[in-house]
Amino acid sequence: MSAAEGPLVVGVDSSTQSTKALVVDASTGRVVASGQAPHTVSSGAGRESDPRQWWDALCEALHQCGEAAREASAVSIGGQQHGLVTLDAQGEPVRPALLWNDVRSAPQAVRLVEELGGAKAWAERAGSVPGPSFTVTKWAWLAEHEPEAVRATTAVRLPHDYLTERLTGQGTTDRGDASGTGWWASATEAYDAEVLAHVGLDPALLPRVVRPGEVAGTVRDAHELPFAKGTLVAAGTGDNAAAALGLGLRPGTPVLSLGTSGTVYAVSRHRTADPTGTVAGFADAHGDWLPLACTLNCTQAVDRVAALLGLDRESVEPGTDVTLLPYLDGERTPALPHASGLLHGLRHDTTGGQLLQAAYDGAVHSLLGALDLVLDSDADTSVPLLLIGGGARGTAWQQTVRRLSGRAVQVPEARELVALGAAAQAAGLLTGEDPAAVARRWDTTRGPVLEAVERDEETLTRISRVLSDAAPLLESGPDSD
Ligand SMILES: Nc1ncnc2c1ncn2[C@@H]1O[C@H](COP(=O)(O)OP(=O)(O)O)[C@@H](O)[C@H]1O
Ligand SMILES: O=C(CO)[C@@H](O)[C@H](O)COP(=O)(O)O
Repeated sequence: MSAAEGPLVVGVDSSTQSTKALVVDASTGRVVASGQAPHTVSSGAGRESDPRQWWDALCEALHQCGEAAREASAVSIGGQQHGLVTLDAQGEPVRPALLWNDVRSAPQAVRLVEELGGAKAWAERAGSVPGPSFTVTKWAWLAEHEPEAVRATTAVRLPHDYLTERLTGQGTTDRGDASGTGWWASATEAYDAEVLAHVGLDPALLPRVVRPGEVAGTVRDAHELPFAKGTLVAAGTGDNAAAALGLGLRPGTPVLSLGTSGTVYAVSRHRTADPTGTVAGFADAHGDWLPLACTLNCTQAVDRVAALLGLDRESVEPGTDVTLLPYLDGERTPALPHASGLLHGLRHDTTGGQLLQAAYDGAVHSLLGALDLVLDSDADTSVPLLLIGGGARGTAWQQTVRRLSGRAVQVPEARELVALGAAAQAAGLLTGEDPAAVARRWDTTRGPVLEAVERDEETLTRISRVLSDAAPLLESGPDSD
């Protein structure tokens, strides 16, 4: 029916805005069927989603895949990182999940860093200095603001763990997603008993960390999905680690992902520990490391500016001295959780299109500032930057990254690299191959290369200067006295 050459596998990307599911031919990498269903995220002070809607969206996305999904021999779930999912004794969410872009735990993050030896000590033990995105700070926030929710919690999960557990009935996670919690020590590759004790979280509430290449479980009976009982379920991982697998990434090739979050990362053979907190020293899903910097304001912030101006997202115009720092949700890179958007340099002759271009420039500036930090020092700068995520389809995004990076930019034709990476992980279970090698065999990076142009240093310098001059405004935020 699917005319596939090999067995079929399913890869899922349960990210911030939606769930995407792909049914993939494990032999060729051909996408046989796909589906997508949206999520809702709360607005206002926090950012929360009900985990049950991720399951409903998964069912809907798989339903759209039709009969092909029924033939799958293995499945894997990639998911948005860091989110705190709290479950009760019946496995039901105690409350909505606190998401990666919820900055309410900024005070708890500052306190945790101070209380456990400072930024350098944290970077050395956990690989990262935990900011408000990290799960440990969210747990500390919950303990302080909703102690009754903490008391009702009998299991703590990440978004991809929650979905995997609903498939298998077993609480599992993987090293990639565990490394974004703050309670998994990259130094020992195990849960950190001291951090857990400090925040009052019983390790028995945490999932088992499945090793790369190990099976997480099999699909259990009695669920609404098309899979047969006994279908293999891979460990899954966080969305950025899944995309790294999906690209078959090797050290030295940087990736810039333009989605709800903006991320810049590379694979490294070495464990990283950045005491400034700019780079998170994540583990990847493969046994290596994934140094990564992340912004809270990317495609949605720029789309919001376009909507405010009444413009299409591609209606940019060049030639502006306007600076727009699009920190509508506060910001993580740079670490300004209380910041709001800031506009500087507006003139009578500034056009709407120039303002929109300034929003793109502001969003990309933050990511490129971390590009050299995520690469090993001997990385070859002539290697094209891989541009992925929903924004990578936009010409304005492509040209802004090209101009501000001064690097060649490659845009893979494959749309859903997170779901493809999950599919490659599932295929690896069937064939015994390394999932990154599976993705390379599938030629997932194939796509046009935009040649390098001279880097627009003037714009980068201007944005950095405004950022530095506006520091007091950005640090305190609009709501302070
Ligand atoms: N053709 C396009 N051009 C530019 N941006 C796009 C295009 N299509 C989608 N997007 C952007 O992609 C974003 C979604 O990206 P995606 O990577 O799917 O997000 P996430 O994984 O965080 O849910 C949307 O916010 C939208 O702004
Ligand atoms: O917090 C991070 C990375 O540390 C984010 O990258 C989340 O993993 C959300 O991803 P998207 O939904 O934007 O893909």
